[in-house]
Amino acid sequence: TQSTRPQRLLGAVQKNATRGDPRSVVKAIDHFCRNQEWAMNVGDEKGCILDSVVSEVNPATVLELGTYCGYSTVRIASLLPPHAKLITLEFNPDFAAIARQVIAWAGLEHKVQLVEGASGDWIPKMKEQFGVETFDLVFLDHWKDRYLPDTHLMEECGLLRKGSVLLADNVICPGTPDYLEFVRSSPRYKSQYFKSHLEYTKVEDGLEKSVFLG
Ligand SMILES: C[C@H](C[C@H]1O[C@@H](n2cnc3c(N)ncnc32)[C@H](O)[C@@H]1O)NC(=O)c1cc(-c2ccc(F)cc2)cc(O)c1O
Ligand SMILES: [Mg+2]
Repeated sequence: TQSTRPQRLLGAVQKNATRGDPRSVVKAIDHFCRNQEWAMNVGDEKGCILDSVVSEVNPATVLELGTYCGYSTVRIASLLPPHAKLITLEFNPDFAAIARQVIAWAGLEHKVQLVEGASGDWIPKMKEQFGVETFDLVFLDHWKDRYLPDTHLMEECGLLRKGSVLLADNVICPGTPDYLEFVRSSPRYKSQYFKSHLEYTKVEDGLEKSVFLG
């Protein structure tokens, strides 16, 4: 039977990356997406901005919405201090299965909890299920029309504290206009746009970093 693109991406990781070496996993995926098949990873250019925000925040608790194949999961987890935890939500079981193997190849399974399911169902259960108080960093990379409702949901569930950082991918392409309008106009957020390009292309895209002011 035909393989899927995520299966071919995993194959490229297993063929070209070194087990236990997160940077080689990231490099192998970027090479595959630039030279073989485009895929919707945050990519190398926006990935560098992601890395700098993760390093600046130095988070103990991270929530990622939209794992896909685990590319940004590996980038983030490889920068976390010891004992820090990353919870990543993915509702497509086929993508989740590939992501688990990519994360394992990078040797980062002990830092990552991949939860299969929809953000809307799981955000209200974070405290009771995973013993999370608040998130220091949230990376939003799931359905673009879920960014705003899930941000309101995280606030309502008390998962954000003064200083929590929201970092949102694709605010230009495919675009998240309602989310962007909200975080840029709300007095409860301090927002900053990092101009970049859609992964592996010359199309404009960017990341929006928004600090919750409490
Ligand atoms: C949405 C996807 C990423 C993943 O998110 C999971 N997901 C969804 N909603 C939920 C939820 N509510 N809870 C948990 N997981 C959830 C899904 O299954 C995908 O695996 N990302 C994109 O669609 C995406 C698309 C593009 C893109 C840009 C230009 C084009 F011409 C075509 C595509 C670029 C990007 O950088 C993306 O990130
Ligand atoms: Mg994205």
